[in-house]
Amino acid sequence: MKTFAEFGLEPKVLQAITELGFEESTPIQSKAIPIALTGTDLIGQAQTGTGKTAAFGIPLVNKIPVTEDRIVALIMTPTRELAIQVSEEIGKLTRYKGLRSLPIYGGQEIGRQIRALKKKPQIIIGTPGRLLDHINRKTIRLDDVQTVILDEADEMLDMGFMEDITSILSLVPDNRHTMLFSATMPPNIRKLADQFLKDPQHVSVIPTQVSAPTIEQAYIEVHERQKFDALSRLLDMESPELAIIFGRTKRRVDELSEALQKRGYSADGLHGDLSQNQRDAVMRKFRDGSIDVLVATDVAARGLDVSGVTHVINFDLPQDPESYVHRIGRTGRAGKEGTAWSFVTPRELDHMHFIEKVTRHKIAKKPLPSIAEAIEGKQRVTAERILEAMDGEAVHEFKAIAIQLLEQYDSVNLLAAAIKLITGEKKDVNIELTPEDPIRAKKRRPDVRTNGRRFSGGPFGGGNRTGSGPRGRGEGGGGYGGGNRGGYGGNRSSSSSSNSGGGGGYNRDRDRDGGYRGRSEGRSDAPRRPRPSADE
Ligand SMILES: Nc1ncnc2c1ncn2[C@@H]1O[C@H](COP(=O)(O)OP(=O)(O)OP(=O)(O)O)[C@@H](O)[C@H]1O
Ligand SMILES: [Mg+2]
Repeated sequence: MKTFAEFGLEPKVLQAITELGFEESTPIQSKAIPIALTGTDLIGQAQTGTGKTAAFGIPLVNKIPVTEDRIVALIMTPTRELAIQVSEEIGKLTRYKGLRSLPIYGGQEIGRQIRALKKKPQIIIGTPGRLLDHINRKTIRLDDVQTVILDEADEMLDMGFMEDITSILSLVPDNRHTMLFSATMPPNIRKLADQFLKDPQHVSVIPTQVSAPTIEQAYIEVHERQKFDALSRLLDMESPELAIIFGRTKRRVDELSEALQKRGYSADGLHGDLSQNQRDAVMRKFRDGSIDVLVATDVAARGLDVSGVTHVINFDLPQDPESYVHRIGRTGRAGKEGTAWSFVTPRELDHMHFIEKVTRHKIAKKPLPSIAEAIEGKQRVTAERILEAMDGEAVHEFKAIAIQLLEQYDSVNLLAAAIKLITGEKKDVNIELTPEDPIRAKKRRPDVRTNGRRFSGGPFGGGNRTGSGPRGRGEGGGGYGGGNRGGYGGNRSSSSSSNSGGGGGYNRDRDRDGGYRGRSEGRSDAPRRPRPSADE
């Protein structure tokens, strides 16, 4: 992989990259950055957690002059949390250069955003609904925008944002530089690309398996009513550092996070019906580790990058293979290891196999953790905590009493009693969750079947389907180097011009304030993949 110095970046940008601890570029970065620096339109696809944000962020901050005092770059994201996160990463990249970036998203007081806009940010990162609000109020003008980036573009389409994106982009000058990024590229993305990109280069770094190789995947067959106990046992057995649990609906997320709290876990929920303040507070707590279990709808499936997430648990299976890939991609990021578990009810087994087929990854079936395994897991955590505490400074204050106790009692009994106390009793609260219907195997349009057409260029229709450029194999090995399970080895890489016909129409429903109000209202069932009548 290339070092960042090889891209000919400004010293101040390089300095920021070094400070972020990036030693070498990831495969998508080494392919996309040189192309982006030339101003060519780009479709970038690479596995979750492989640095797509910096792949567009670095060339962007490199090219904008500090003296610029107009909005010259626009980044659109499907969710508020992602807008905030991308804005923070751009902020880090431009730390020494001193560009100004601003997230614009629904749910935050608009007056505050208007005040921030007066500071003349050069880069705006926003969700489509709120962006349009500002455009209509004339608090944001796009006349001077030279670069547009669509992060998770397929998700924005799925949420019914096509019309908003079209209106927004119609206000951006035609000679702009446009880039589009996602881990998955379903066929409908081509419509968007055809409409908004000019002779784009398709840069993809996707191996035969679309999910990151650093994620260990397993599923457990459980009945709906067993799910909660299975979850408690799994959490006890695995003792995640940080875990994200995905539930199908907002109600499910509320019930589940409450139930987990009752059982003594440090958990909280995230979904589109919470106020923005609540959403921000939950994300803050999760990022700083004051809660260690985040229960969420798919609002957290895309793009979120929280370091230390060791586990993703699909309490309910997602409807689509794409969602599955994005959800589990919240762990195993930047070359770190992660584990993804899914609960599958007997009637959903076919759906699980469909996900396996589409993602081209065999997912191991594991037994329900036993009570003994759960207990053992909890005790192991206590033992680890004790060993860690031994290194702490304050231990000597307890030594006198320890010596005294050891003189009178058996050491094994003493320690066992201490472990028991620290481990704590399981709070045996009765939990009843409202059952969810199983995911229905649904009829798929011919082009989304695994008939080889859709996936011919790699999973999810990426790769080199329509391109005429060179096709390379075996590039991209190594990844971040060191310690990963497989790195990026065996990647299929392609770089080609992409142009193909578009698909059907898109539902106009959308969330006016740019949030993720839920599929029942804001996230309409896109024609490509009808969703169940879930909340979100
Ligand atoms: N060159 C690099 N070296 C080390 N770490 C990196 C590098 N580039 C990015 N990272 C880190 O990797 C993590 C994942 O990056 P990012 O969020 O951009 O992934 P992504 O490809 O956009 O994933 P997703 O598909 O889930 O959105 C971030 O914490 C980022 O700081
Ligand atoms: Mg991303």
